[in-house]
Amino acid sequence: MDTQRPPLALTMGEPAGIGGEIAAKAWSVLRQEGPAFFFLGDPALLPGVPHRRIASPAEAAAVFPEAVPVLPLDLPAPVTPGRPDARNAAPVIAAIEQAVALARSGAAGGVVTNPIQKSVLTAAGFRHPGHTEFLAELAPGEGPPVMLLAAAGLRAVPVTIHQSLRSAIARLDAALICRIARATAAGLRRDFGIAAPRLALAGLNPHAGEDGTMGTEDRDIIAPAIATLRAEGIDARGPFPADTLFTPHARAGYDVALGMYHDQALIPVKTLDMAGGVNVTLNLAVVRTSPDHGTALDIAGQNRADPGSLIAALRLAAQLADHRRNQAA
Ligand SMILES: NC(=O)c1ccc[n+]([C@@H]2O[C@H](COP(=O)([O-])OP(=O)(O)OC[C@H]3O[C@@H](n4cnc5c(N)ncnc54)[C@H](O)[C@@H]3O)[C@@H](O)[C@H]2O)c1
Ligand SMILES: N[C@H](C(=O)O)[C@H](O)COP(=O)(O)O
Repeated sequence: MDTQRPPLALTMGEPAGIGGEIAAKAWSVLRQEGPAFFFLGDPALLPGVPHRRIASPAEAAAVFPEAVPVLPLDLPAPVTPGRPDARNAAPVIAAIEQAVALARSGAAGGVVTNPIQKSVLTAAGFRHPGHTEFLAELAPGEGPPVMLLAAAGLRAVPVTIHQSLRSAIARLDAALICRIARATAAGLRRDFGIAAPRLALAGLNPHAGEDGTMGTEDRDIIAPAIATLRAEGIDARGPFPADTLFTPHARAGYDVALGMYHDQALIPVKTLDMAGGVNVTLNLAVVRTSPDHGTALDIAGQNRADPGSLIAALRLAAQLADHRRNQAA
């Protein structure tokens, strides 16, 4: 294991979800080879594995082969698997804030977040729809944050993210599409080393509007955005009918697909590779990844959770952090 590399900060996520279980399982797989991480949360959430409290991330690499290093954050309310308690919202949020602060200082190599139960945090006063928007406030980059889902054979970005479908459609305009597409291209160049990323933009309507007979957004909003992007030298194409944009043949022709709303981009990723897909936020001041799934309250506490996506998220965060360090050197 590379003990020179700063360890990754892994947040606890929703305590009543599967975050602790998949963190423990991920540690069992990664303890010899790494990447090393430390857990920001309540150590009682880690079932069946040894843990050791640490005072700083600098202690994590030495501890990691023997036990999960934990920077402890105590929970005020008892945890019942599958039943989130809004009284625990504050330390859940604090874990994210501390992880970002440690990554910004260089003490942590990057931030890997376990899933949060968004509705519970919202009920407790959290005013961000998800990590993506919160992280953009804590560690802003030069442009908007971009939610990129990366799976085997497919990268996908939703142009609009955590909002109702009705409001997403109302929000869609050429300026927004261009902003997200530019930030996506810049993020793929910077973090994934793709010199000239090929972007494929989905249409919004069936058959990409069928020449305006099934909706006009494709013709009047998405096509002009693509023309603008192409004039700037970005290899953007489309709008393509979304129903055939994710076939193996179509996927071979682009580096990233841009969907116009959340599910258009995320359904293909989770269907193809739920256990290996990773959610990456591009264009932050820190590296951030997370599993592609949520809190899975229905199986919490049952030892049924698959740690594959979290392991992929930890590995990808380490790769991206290495890439950023090499670029800076
Ligand atoms: N990064 C994040 O914080 C994040 C990501 C997605 C969803 N969420 C939140 O999670 C909550 C629940 O969302 P949801 O129900 O739509 O999706 P979900 O991913 O939690 O669950 C969907 C289904 O997949 C199963 N599943 C999920 N992960 C699994 C794993 N690792 N192993 C085995 N089975 C697994 C669940 O048991 C469930 O049947 C919501 O509050 C949502 O906002 C958070
Ligand atoms: N939209 C994501 C998904 O469904 O996987 C998820 O909600 C994560 O969002 P944040 O990383 O912003 O929490």
